[in-house]
Amino acid sequence: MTENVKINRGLKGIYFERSGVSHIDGTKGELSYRGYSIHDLAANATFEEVCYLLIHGELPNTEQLSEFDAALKAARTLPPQIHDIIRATVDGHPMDVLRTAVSALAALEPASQETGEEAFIANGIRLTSQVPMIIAAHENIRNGRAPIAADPNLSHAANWLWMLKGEKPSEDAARLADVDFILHAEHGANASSFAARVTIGTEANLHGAIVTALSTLAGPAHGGAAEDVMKMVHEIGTPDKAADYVKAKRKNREAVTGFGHRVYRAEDPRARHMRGGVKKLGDEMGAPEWYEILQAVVDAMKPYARHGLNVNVDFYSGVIYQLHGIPMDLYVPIFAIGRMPGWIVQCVEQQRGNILIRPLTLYNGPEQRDWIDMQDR
Ligand SMILES: CC(=O)SCCNC(=O)CCNC(=O)[C@H](O)C(C)(C)COP(=O)(O)OP(=O)(O)OC[C@H]1O[C@@H](n2cnc3c(N)ncnc32)[C@H](O)[C@@H]1OP(=O)(O)O
Ligand SMILES: O=C([O-])CC(=O)C(=O)O
Repeated sequence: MTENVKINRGLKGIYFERSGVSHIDGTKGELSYRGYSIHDLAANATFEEVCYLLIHGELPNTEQLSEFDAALKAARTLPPQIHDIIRATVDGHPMDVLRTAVSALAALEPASQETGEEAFIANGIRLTSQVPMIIAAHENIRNGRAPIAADPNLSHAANWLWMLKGEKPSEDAARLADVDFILHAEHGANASSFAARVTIGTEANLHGAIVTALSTLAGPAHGGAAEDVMKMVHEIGTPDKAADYVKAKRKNREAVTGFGHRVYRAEDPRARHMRGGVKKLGDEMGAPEWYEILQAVVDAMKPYARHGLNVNVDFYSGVIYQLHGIPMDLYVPIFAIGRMPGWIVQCVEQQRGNILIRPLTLYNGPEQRDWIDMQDR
């Protein structure tokens, strides 16, 4: 009966829903949010505009943007217990600390229990502002410093760098962070957004879904790759060692991190902007070697790369953070800052005409058998 059932392991190539948020053409290597090319958004938009576009479906006019911006800024507060929770978990990976703090916010802020579109957007805006605050507070606390209060005069990206380092960022540094967030903001049914939708499918609240999404993003096959790429770059050390590193990995049939994607068969269109950032920043800072090592890995992968195996968004991003003096274990949390609007809008979409997401597994265990008493086993 079941021999002919087709199993789609990893749900490869399966459409589970319609979505009006982002479009990926994996063959051409194109990505757009609500119909706007990622390249136009990276060149012209701010992260705040992109958040508005993703959540509300249209680019904001001046008044809408300033209202949205004011809501984000007003949400730059954390209940004092969150700092206690960060202190109690201070030695953990920042992603674990972030996930724990977001989970605690669900328990501390009664509004987080509300569901429905309006509540998801209001709670989502609050979380979008709180997530970078948690990450920055943890970084300060674990280095023996007091958390730094948000600056209402700064944009989302500039304020994040200010809270992280306690110095006003240069315009270039703030813009680089802004573009990084824009490029990471949304990506269809990626694993963390899908996981968030599964949570919302049970009619759970947004905070629960964001905790699910954070757990899923952390894995090295997803958002964790940027941290692993940087570890790889350090392990390789110099460009001339890249070929041997890649050869050894491929000999063991291991994945080379920062390469490959479930959907893209052409280069991930986000990688281009990151590559440009690494090259420019490296040259400006007198540290071109990181770019050279990455490009040596790209060259070394060519003989092994069958059609369609290219770098993904995470290949270059880590070096940009490293050149900004940001510790490696913050790379995934930074991805989470950018992905907040994507997760929120996927949850908003899911709860419209909600349906429980519950596929099937085809049983291949033992036949029905008789119970065996303990003394007979
Ligand atoms: C933001 C993001 O989440 S982007 C992804 C970040 N993750 C990484 O960079 C980790 C490294 N990459 C990978 O592990 C994978 O490419 C994934 C998990 C991202 C995608 O996996 P899948 O869609 O299942 O790719 P799939 O396994 O079908 O790959 C097809 C072939 O390419 C190979 N391949 C895929 N990725 C890589 C890689 N990074 N290095 C070497 N070979 C690879 C596979 O071994 C497979 O070959 P096979 O058919 O001979 O077994
Ligand atoms: O779409 C995916 O599978 C992973 C990805 O690139 C993302 O989430 O940005």
